[in-house]
Amino acid sequence: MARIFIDGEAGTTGLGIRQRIEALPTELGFEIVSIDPALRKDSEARKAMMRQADVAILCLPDDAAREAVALGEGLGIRFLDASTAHRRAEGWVYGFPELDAGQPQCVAAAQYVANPGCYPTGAIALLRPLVKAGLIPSDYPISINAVSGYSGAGKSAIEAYERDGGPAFQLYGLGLQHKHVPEIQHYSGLDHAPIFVPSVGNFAQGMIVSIPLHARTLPGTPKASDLQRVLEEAYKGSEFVSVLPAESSLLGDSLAGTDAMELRVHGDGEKLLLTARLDNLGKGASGAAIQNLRLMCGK
Ligand SMILES: NC(=O)C1=CN([C@@H]2O[C@H](COP(=O)(O)OP(=O)(O)OC[C@H]3O[C@@H](n4cnc5c(N)ncnc54)[C@H](OP(=O)(O)O)[C@@H]3O)[C@@H](O)[C@H]2O)C=CC1
Ligand SMILES: CC(=O)N[C@@H](CCC(=O)OP(=O)(O)O)C(=O)O
Repeated sequence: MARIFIDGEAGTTGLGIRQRIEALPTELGFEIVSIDPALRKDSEARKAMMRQADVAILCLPDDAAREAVALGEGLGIRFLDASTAHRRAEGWVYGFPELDAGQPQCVAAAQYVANPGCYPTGAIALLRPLVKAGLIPSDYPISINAVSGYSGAGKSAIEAYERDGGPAFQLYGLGLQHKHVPEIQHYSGLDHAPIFVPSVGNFAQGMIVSIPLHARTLPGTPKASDLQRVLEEAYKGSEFVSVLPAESSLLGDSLAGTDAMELRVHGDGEKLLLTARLDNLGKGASGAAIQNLRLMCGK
């Protein structure tokens, strides 16, 4: 039996994790231990829950996630943090099991696992294998455009969007310092920070990350098929990530409600475009958390 405390269970990511754990076969042996909702921000009550649990999954703002880890110190509890707080922190394993062949084992053995960000999941999945294979030089000036459903902004933004309506489409983060940039740079193996331009659209769940490349600026002027082959090899046999043929258009929300991610290489010879499509709340958050939790608990 693995006892799971979801700190932030009432939030968007927390609820998605709870629903996914409840949908798992009971013989896997996961049990959720829930805090009294009236005490959900009470440090002593949260610590008491941690004493009862094997794994705490943190679905909290960054500062509250740091506080939760401090509360659990000395209790021997394992942490899976969905926030941005520990993705580059020492002693934490990055919970993208597809990162490298040995990553599932690293996640399985870790006390502290950081769930990846939604946008970084798409960007790193596309870039890392291509940088590793030398098709994209590590010092290449990468630009990333991305669109997310509004659920990416959390519970209060979802309530406001659904009550008052929201913009059809909005670029944001135009200071180009989005919190995901360091994570994308580091795990993609890039020497320099990419330009990352996020946007939000008037749909609840879904995400497309796209990265344009000029073939003539890459070593050996590769074709779309060369990049496609490297990605196919990297994700061969993957349960959640598939590498698919190019399309002439992509809808942002077609993977909503799933834990899948689709990668594609579009191109006409000189102009190339890498795309990743996923559900920001699926492979971008709660789905990835379940994948990591099952590895951590050997289930
Ligand atoms: N939404 C997304 O697409 C993704 C989100 N994440 C990350 O997951 C984390 C949670 O995000 P999300 O679920 O969207 O956010 P929400 O705002 O939907 O949920 C956060 C929850 O945390 C609770 N909370 C806030 N402060 C504390 C505290 N001090 N102690 C206990 N509980 C607290 C909130 O309580 P209250 O109900 O009072 O507001 C709320 O229920 C964030 O760090 C986010 O970056 C990761 C990947 C994708
Ligand atoms: C649409 C929207 O606002 N998206 C959020 C990203 C989601 C998130 O909170 O980031 P993590 O995936 O790291 O948790 C943002 O840009 O801040």
